[in-house]
Amino acid sequence: MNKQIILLPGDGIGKEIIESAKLVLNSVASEYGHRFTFHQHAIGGDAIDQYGTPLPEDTIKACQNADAILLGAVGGKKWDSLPGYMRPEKGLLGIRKTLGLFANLRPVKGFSSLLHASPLKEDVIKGSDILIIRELTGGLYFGQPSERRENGNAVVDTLYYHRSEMERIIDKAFQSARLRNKRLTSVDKANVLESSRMWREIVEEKSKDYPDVAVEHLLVDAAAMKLITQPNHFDVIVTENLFGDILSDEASVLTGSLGMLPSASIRSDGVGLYEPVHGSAPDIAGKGIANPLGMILSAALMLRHSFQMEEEAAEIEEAVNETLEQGYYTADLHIKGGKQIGTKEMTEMVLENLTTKSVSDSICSSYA
Ligand SMILES: NC(=O)c1ccc[n+]([C@@H]2O[C@H](COP(=O)([O-])OP(=O)(O)OC[C@H]3O[C@@H](n4cnc5c(N)ncnc54)[C@H](O)[C@@H]3O)[C@@H](O)[C@H]2O)c1
Ligand SMILES: CC(C)[C@H](C(=O)O)[C@@H](O)C(=O)O
Ligand SMILES: [Mg+2]
Repeated sequence: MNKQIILLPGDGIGKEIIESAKLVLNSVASEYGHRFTFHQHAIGGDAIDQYGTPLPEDTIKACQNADAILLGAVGGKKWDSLPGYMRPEKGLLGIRKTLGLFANLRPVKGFSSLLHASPLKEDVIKGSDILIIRELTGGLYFGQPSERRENGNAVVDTLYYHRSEMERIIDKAFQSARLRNKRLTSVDKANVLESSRMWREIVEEKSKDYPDVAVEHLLVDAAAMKLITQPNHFDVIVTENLFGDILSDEASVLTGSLGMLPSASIRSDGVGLYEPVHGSAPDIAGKGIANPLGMILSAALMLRHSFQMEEEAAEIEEAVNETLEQGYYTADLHIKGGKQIGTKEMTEMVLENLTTKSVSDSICSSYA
């Protein structure tokens, strides 16, 4: 299969880990006879520096014409004092909104060799396998007005959702639950927010269309607690944009590190943007120690969700598993009796564990 893939490295460690995904995809392509063509474009702080805007027209056009998009991360201190509309994060929010990528899938499934890498007790997290489905193009992130008032002494952010925006993400969650263990937890703040009460009503309405799926409602504060005290309670979690952002970083603790979590941001026709859940990690950027596995696992999600290449996706996931089983880990993790390695070496080990070794030889030049 021929596929056009846009690479948006962005900022900080985004630039370091995107190369890992590209190498892994090239390896899979040569094994299965696919042709992946990569086109790199600017986003975030990188785009501000080059073009004076976090989301250049050229980047939008390229993404609109692509089969799928891989993104590293955006943001960093250098751009933190810019006005809101000019921040690197606006580039990411803009591409999600422009492409209509309303469904953000954040699978949280720990690898068994990392059970003791989590600060949580092994017997609490063992067996946990959660899919967080986060609404991605609405809510507080996009509502207008969002501005300072009264000479800067007051502020307003707007939480707006249209019923149709809630319906489509809730439908997606029921459909996903059907393909898994048929349990759906809807997370909201219905004891306080009108938007949550409408969300809850829609979940109740939709549940009639999916009688085989068991539904429960949890308030977000209790959900945050239960996620780390009883993670095995959950199968699929569906929630609005901001709650989903917060809960997914929290859930990453189950896997040992935020650096492990991949994500898929998709719309109904399968077009998608794939990125790790973490950010640009300015504290470790440029040191060559970033964990590339969340990025590599995001590439696997791309194969699965946008290209229907399940076997290839599973092979990448297995190569990651084997690498961890062999005891290799990056600085954000720890495996007893294992060996700490950097981004480049971790990528090399994953490549070696993929059945084909065809691109391993070229890794040094690719990183040069
Ligand atoms: N999708 C994105 O592009 C995205 C997501 C989150 C944050 N951000 C941006 O990133 C910048 C930094 O934000 P932050 O520090 O709050 O969050 P962060 O996710 O960048 O980092 C949080 C902590 O996790 C560590 N970490 C994250 N990813 C890692 C990896 N792959 N390997 C090893 N350690 C890793 C970091 O070193 C840091 O200690 C901000 O500008 C923020 O807006 C971007
Ligand atoms: C960088 C930021 C805008 C983004 C978000 O809040 O959606 C990030 O935290 C994420 O989780 O993808
Ligand atoms: Mg986040």
